[in-house]
Amino acid sequence: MLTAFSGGDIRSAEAPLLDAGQGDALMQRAAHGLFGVALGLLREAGRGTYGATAVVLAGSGNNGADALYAGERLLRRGVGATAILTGDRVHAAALEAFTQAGGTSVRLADAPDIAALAAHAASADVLLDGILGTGASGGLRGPSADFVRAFDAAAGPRAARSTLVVACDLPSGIGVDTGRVDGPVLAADATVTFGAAKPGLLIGDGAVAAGELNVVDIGLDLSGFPPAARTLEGSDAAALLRLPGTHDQKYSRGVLGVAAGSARYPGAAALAVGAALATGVGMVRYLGPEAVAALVHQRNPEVVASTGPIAEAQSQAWLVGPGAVDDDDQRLRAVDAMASGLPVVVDAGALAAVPARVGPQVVLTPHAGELRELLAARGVDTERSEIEADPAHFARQAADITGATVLLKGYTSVVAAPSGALFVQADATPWLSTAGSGDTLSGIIGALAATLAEDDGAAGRVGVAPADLWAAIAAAGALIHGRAGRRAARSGPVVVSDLPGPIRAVVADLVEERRLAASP
Ligand SMILES: NC(=O)C1=CN([C@@H]2O[C@H](COP(=O)(O)OP(=O)(O)OC[C@H]3O[C@@H](n4cnc5c(N)ncnc54)[C@H](OP(=O)(O)O)[C@@H]3O)[C@@H](O)[C@H]2O)[C@@H](O)CC1
Ligand SMILES: [K+]
Repeated sequence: MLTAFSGGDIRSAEAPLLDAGQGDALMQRAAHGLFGVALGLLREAGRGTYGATAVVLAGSGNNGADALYAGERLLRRGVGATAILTGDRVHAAALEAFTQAGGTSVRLADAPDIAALAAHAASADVLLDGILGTGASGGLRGPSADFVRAFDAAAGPRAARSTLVVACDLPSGIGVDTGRVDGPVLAADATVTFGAAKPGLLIGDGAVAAGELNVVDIGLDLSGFPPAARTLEGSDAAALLRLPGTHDQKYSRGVLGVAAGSARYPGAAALAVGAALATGVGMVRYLGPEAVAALVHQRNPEVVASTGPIAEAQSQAWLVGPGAVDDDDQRLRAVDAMASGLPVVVDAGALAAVPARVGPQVVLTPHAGELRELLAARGVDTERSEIEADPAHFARQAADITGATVLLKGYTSVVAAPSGALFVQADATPWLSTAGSGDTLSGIIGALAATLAEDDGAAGRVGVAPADLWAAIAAAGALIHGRAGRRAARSGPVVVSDLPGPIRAVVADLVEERRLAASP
């Protein structure tokens, strides 16, 4: 599990070490980690060190100092380096060390032509971004902002540019705790972050700007601080799965009831059911119109179908809403499922039926537009673009107001538990942005919920508080869905109705990972 701590908590964890006079040692560890990643990237790109060039962007704080000390190390390896001092102050000792090692420096404020300086930076092999770290407030401003815009114009987009950009602690311009990007940001190929990840490196636009994330241990003790965000890794999802045992039968493995699809959108039911079966579940019961059931049966004849109400169909968990539009019976089933006290995954058409208060076992899976409507119905008016800019804030707000677990879908999916716990998954591929994708995600989460609903050991296996189990289940669903999408995309554009195959393959890999972890 990757655990992120807020910028404020990281600074608090640093405080006792700074008081003990270890500030310089911390900074040298940070600089060494940054240097190591930059060197590795240069080597990977086949550029070596002698004859290579580096530009260090050094702001007025300690972030700039880290970057200058990393630049000093590059200079000592034979890299030619220039520092651009972006603030009106600079860490004197770090600049002195950089200069002593042969580096030259220029003050951004004194540069007659920012565009020419940016073009120089864009011709370097590697750029270390030490403009801003955890001391950042708001987006980049002033000459730093102008420089980043000019650099982007000169270097081109990240995928096409030749300069490797390595962010020191975080890409300058992202919100440390939110990932929010207001204004220009220096999108990195890699980010080297110190002590622990910060939430902004995992969430939304900040995660996109961070590129490949490297966490460098600088000796901070964060054990007394609450995680600000967590990301499940494969081993966590593997540990969470409930594997069938020799005494299991279809009912004990977990039955998922699905009230999805309608005359208008019959396909959503088939997609959700197919994904649920591929994730592994004892049985799927389908409730809905006969014509939709017939479509479900075409692909999955093992599904038990009925046109009855929730009360007549026993299950361990429910999935309600995919494709369920303008259908009063499906709406009633959604209401009854949420009143049952059982775990319920609530998607699409059923989101409008969420009552004032539910429990964390109710997992809402809106996209940003649906979350906007959900919040508006509760008196919170905002724009879809605002939600996309700060997804964790709004997912948390919805979890807080409703009491539900809220998975906000996006390039990074954010899961907020009503306890305040936050999970962020960045497993998806843009190829998954296609119609029906959300139906398959809800099917996967539904299957996990049904199989884990009566598994008392599940929260312990994945290392979360029992109250946060549903959030961990939703996060694991996002992980499986994202990995399945990536696997599918290897052989061409993702066709959602073909996703059950890759889902099964991803689950098989997780089961194997679990087996290997268990073997001595
Ligand atoms: N503490 C430690 O021992 C260790 C810390 N470490 C490192 O220190 C980093 C934190 O350093 P920090 O606290 O000095 O803050 P940092 O982010 O460098 O600069 C803040 C300055 O930037 C400015 N500024 C602010 N907002 C701005 C904006 N939007 N746009 C433009 N400018 C803006 C503002 O300056 P002003 O404008 O007020 O002159 C402010 O003072 C941390 O990320 C890690 O890298 C590691 O070495 C390990 C040991
Ligand atoms: K930075």
